[in-house]
Amino acid sequence: MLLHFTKMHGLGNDFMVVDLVTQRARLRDEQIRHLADRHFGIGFDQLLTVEPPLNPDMDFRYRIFNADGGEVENCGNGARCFARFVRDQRLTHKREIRVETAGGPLTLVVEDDDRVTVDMGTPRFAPSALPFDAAEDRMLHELVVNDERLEVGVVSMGNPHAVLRVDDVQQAPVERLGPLIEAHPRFPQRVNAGFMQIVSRQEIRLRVFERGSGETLACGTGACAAVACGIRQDLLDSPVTVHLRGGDLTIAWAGGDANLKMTGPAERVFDGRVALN
Ligand SMILES: N[C@@H](CCC[C@H](N)C(=O)O)C(=O)O
Repeated sequence: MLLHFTKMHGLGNDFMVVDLVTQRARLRDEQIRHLADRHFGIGFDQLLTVEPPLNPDMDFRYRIFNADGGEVENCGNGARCFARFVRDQRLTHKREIRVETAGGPLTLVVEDDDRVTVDMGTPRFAPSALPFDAAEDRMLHELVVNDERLEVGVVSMGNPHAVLRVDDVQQAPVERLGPLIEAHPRFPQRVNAGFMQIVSRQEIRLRVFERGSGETLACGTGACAAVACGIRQDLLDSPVTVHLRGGDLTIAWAGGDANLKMTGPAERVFDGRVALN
């Protein structure tokens, strides 16, 4: 069969977006891995599927698959692309869209300038929320990686994140430590590893080694996680501009039980069709 898709990106974090409201298809893990391959496939960090909601109070269901084929709970850059996609495809005319994800419901608002603001819910720091193997909730946890003692903040933004503070993000050992943190046994469902440089109380630089996809040019939930950890540690004040390799996001969070909001762009690159075997 031929599957119609749209290639999109949020700050260079790129996606294959598939409308499963008007098409029927079921993609197996190995097909996703093949399609994600940048040499033999289409190439993307995540596959996003747009589906009818299970709960009739919601507008859509949105599912996320990493390049390794694994389904995950949340994707911030993907959520913004999702909002642009459903409007561009005329699946909805709404500017405020309610969507089900495996990590819980999200509300997306398409702004007048076509940037998208996502209500990402409340950051959850309890180790059980990730999950992370620790006896108590702390602002910083010691994590031993190959005899190196790291201090990480841990937080769930629907999906799990560990955030490490570095002096200079350009020089940060993302390629070396990223895979080791991602697969650390204290994170039984693996984790996204963020490397955060604080520039000022309202500005950070960030690189993220993503679970199941490797280092990407931007990670929306990673930006939310870094800002949530920074505000909780009283290192940052809301709103915070996050400079990622692919561009900037604005993250606002009042702390405590308040919902965190992420604002940024979402771009369509091209439409295509691919044969599924
Ligand atoms: N790129 C994403 C996050 C995608 C999922 C992540 N790799 C995970 O496994 O949790 C974003 O923009 O948030």
